Amino acid sequence: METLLVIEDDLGIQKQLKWTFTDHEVITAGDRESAIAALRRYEPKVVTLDLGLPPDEANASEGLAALQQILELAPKTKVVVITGNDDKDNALKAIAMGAHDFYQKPIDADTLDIIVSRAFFVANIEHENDRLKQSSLDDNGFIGNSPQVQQVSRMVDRIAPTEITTLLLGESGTGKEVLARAIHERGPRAGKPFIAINCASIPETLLESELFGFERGAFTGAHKQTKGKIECAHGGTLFLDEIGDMPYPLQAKILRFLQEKIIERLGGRQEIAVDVKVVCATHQNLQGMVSEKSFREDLFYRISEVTINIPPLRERGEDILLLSRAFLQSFAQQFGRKLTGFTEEARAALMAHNWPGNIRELQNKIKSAVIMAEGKQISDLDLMLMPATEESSLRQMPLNLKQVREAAEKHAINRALTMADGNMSKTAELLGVTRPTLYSLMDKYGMEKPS
Ligand SMILES: Nc1ncnc2c1ncn2[C@@H]1O[C@H](COP(=O)(O)OP(=O)(O)OP(=O)(O)O)[C@@H](O)[C@H]1O
Repeated sequence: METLLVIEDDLGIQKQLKWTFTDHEVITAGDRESAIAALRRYEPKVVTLDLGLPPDEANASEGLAALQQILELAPKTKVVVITGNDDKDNALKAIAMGAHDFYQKPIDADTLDIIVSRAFFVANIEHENDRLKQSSLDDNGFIGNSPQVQQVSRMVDRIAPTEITTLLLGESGTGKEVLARAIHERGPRAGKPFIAINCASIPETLLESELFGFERGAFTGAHKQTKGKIECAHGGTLFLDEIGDMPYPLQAKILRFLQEKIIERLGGRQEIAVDVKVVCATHQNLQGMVSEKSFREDLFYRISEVTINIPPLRERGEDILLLSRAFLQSFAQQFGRKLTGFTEEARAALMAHNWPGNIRELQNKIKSAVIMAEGKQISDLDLMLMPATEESSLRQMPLNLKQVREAAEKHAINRALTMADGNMSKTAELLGVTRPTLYSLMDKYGMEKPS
């Protein structure tokens, strides 16, 4: 039973109201002081407040003061103000101060019951909304309510305060970097540097100097002493993304850094002590690579003190719509579009899609849909997802997987180019690939590049 606080100095009306609200636990208070004490003690979601309280029963000053105090102490409380039958001015004043509703005497039990029930309804919806917001979106912009992701989030909470080295495993675009950042932000190193480096995107020859830095003259072009990413992360966290792409010879050096917390810059002789927490990630099967001897076993054990498996988006059920709504909101704001949500067909299409590119793919799809949508809601057509059930389009498609992939890639590149007005950086961003990857894909398919 929910608690209703009735603030009323007339004992007869107090009794009447107790009889009226039989569905609630009614607490009564006859003046401001006892009302505030009851508010603190019972934290009611809804309060009825007679504005004519002692010592100023004939006026509303004491009642309005009580209202102000209630809203200061518990701003979410729904206060239904009860006034004399010709006291509309004070009723409106109370609404302007933040009261939820007002009711003019004489009291009609049924009407007041409806008003109070409605106030509880609104209070409960707001409460639920706050709860969802809190559980689905934390300070790091990490969205997810599905049990799988909540479990991952709990693991992050446990890892964050420790110095343990974590390995994040998950398909591309599942949010490995977002989680690495959460491990950093939720721990004592928050506020210190978070440095991410993608071992796959840096040529083998440059990776070592990127990570360890170099002394002046260490190699041709080394004009001045330069700190590497590891040193830059001192005091904070280093995120080694795609650790599976770390060249074998460099793996020994990384192992030494992890074990001894000491590095040497290229061309340098001085040992530099570094205090860095390390998070690694990969979409590759590291254990398989260890068996094939392309990844050092000792390094594998060193980086996987704790392993977190991040589920692919297609297994995250309700999160697909949760993330879609969040991306819709942020892109609509970014592009100044007034969109209210998704049509039912669009929601069904989002749920039915397989999301091979995971959250990054979802983000890109929603972004282009926000730009393209003509109606107030995003439709399934705006999303341009291939409907799984549409046989006709399936029949027209080649069956050879390589051809299917190439046709889909070409189609996506063309669409992104159009959306980005031929700007290659923007096109690459829309497609979720790097510029060099975009160039090489376009070369592969003999596509003309915009001048
Ligand atoms: N839980 C989440 N809530 C909100 N946005 C997310 C979440 N997870 C990922 N994203 C967004 O999805 C995109 C991809 O995430 P991220 O770069 O972390 O994935 P990744 O697994 O590291 O990808 P890759 O392996 O390709 O580097 C980013 O734009 C990120 O902001």
